[in-house]
Amino acid sequence: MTIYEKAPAKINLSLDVLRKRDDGYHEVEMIMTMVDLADRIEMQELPRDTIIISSQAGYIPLDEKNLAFQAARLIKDRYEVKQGVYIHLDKNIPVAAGLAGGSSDAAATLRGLNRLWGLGITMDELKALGAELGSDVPFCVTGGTAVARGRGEVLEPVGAPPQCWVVLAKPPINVSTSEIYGKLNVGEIPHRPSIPAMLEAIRSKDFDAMCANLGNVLEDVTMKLYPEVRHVKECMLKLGADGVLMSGSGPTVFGLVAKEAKVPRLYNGLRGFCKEVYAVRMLV
Ligand SMILES: C[C@@](CO)(OP(=O)(O)O)[C@H](O)COP(=O)(O)OP(=O)(O)OC[C@H]1O[C@@H](n2ccc(N)nc2=O)[C@H](O)[C@@H]1O
Ligand SMILES: Nc1ncnc2c1ncn2[C@@H]1O[C@H](COP(=O)(O)OP(=O)(O)O)[C@@H](O)[C@H]1O
Repeated sequence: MTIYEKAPAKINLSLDVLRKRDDGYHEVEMIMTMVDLADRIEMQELPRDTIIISSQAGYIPLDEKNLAFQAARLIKDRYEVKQGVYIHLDKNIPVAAGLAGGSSDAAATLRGLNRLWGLGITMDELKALGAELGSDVPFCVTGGTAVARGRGEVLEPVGAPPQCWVVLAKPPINVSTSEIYGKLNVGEIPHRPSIPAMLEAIRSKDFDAMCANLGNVLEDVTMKLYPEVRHVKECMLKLGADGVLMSGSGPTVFGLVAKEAKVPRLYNGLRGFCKEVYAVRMLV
């Protein structure tokens, strides 16, 4: 049997870091939502006890470093599954971009293998398995829109944000999430986003208030290391985006746009110096 799962990208509408923990992770408070830019995962049952990964993308690991491989191995070990699986990753989400592409592939693999092997694992159990693979994986298991706390795995679902266009631009640089968290000085954060204000904007479907309350405390850290990210943000604002923010630890910057007529100018303007630009909708 062969099954398919969609693995969408996430963006962080708000990202606050409260403190560094003793286990090396940071306590966060974030609002995350999914956008309609997705990898497509094909999973095919194999009679042999093996996990095989392939992808059309030449730039991701295809061995045990791949998060989809790790998800398959985790579920096989934990539920003593003797069959194997062939997993093909049709990658569309840029890699190491702050869009959780790898995490979403892992989450889709957990959901898919639960179906393929009829394991009956509950959503809560799938999220707990996801937390063993990465901080963003539990959110990617459920999707939707949520406040994420703890190191990202404590989730509180919220309603969908006001619908709009999302233009994503990834400058051609690689950013390490642990380096960005490592360089953040939690005692000296000049401006923190208001999570309650963003939640109220979402609840009341107030697009202008959503744009006004976008905030990410990792943005300054990444921009200091990579000025190109600030440049992309400034370009998006000049080209008419209503609200602009870096997603996660970067380097992708997203612009929110209410009017469809404004999207081509933004898209074409950014394509001038960024190869990876996408105009998508929020997934609501
Ligand atoms: C910044 C965020 C925002 O959504 O996303 P990305 O930019 O990666 O998409 C996440 O917090 C990233 O989550 P994820 O990419 O799953 O991180 P993990 O694999 O769990 O951790 C990678 C490294 O980041 C640091 N880390 C991660 C999460 C967290 N709450 N505190 C941390 O300090 C740790 O150094 C850890 O070793
Ligand atoms: N299935 C996968 N897709 C993309 N990257 C993967 C995957 N599995 C492992 N990786 C590795 O995970 C790292 C982070 O990738 P990704 O999840 O795309 O970034 P981010 O956490 O910034 O959103 C990359 O260095 C990449 O090599």
